[in-house]
Amino acid sequence: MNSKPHYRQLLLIGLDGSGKTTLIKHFKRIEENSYEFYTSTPYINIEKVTLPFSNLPCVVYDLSGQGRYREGWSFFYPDVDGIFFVVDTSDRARLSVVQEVLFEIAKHPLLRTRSIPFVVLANKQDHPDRVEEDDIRKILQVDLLKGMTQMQFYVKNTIGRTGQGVSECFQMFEGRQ
Ligand SMILES: Nc1nc2c(ncn2[C@@H]2O[C@H](COP(=O)(O)OP(=O)(O)OP(=O)(O)O)[C@@H](O)[C@H]2O)c(=O)[nH]1
Ligand SMILES: [Mg+2]
Repeated sequence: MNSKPHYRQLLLIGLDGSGKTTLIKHFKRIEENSYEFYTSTPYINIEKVTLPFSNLPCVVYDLSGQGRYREGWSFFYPDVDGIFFVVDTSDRARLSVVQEVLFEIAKHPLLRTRSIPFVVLANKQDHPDRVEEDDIRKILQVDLLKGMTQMQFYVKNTIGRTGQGVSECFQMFEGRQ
């Protein structure tokens, strides 16, 4: 008997303009037309991909990061198998907003007790104004965040325009770090 494939679920979030939709282009797609079974809107972009290390199918929810849509992120929290949180490391003015948003996520009742991987993608590392990974960890208070949640926190440098670092993020997601 044919059973439906079990899809892993990955949530791709972060402030608007951080590079989520750019990064997802470097995830390995299962089919050219990922929209067969799902509806995408400008606020939710859904792609079916293959996980690079385990070859398992995965649905990625790429959610808009604009302020008025952020509350909608929590709808996905109970079922996701991991979260990629994208940070624009060249947007220095908004790193304090990122930090606040990360704290809200870490203490969110639907996530606090979930032991899933949470990968911070320190994106736009090609940008001349980028903040380096060590400073990102300090500004975002990653050590404090780690103590607030059962999620496994990681920080990984990425470049959305080239896909650099994406593979390492999937290593974290697939528990192969
Ligand atoms: N220099 C540089 N630019 C990037 C990088 N990643 C994304 N960008 C640019 O950042 C801008 C915003 O990228 P998007 O992928 O649309 O951002 P998003 O996170 O999907 O934004 P929302 O959908 O509004 O939440 C685009 O102009 C991208 O080309 C990167 O690694 N380096
Ligand atoms: Mg987008």
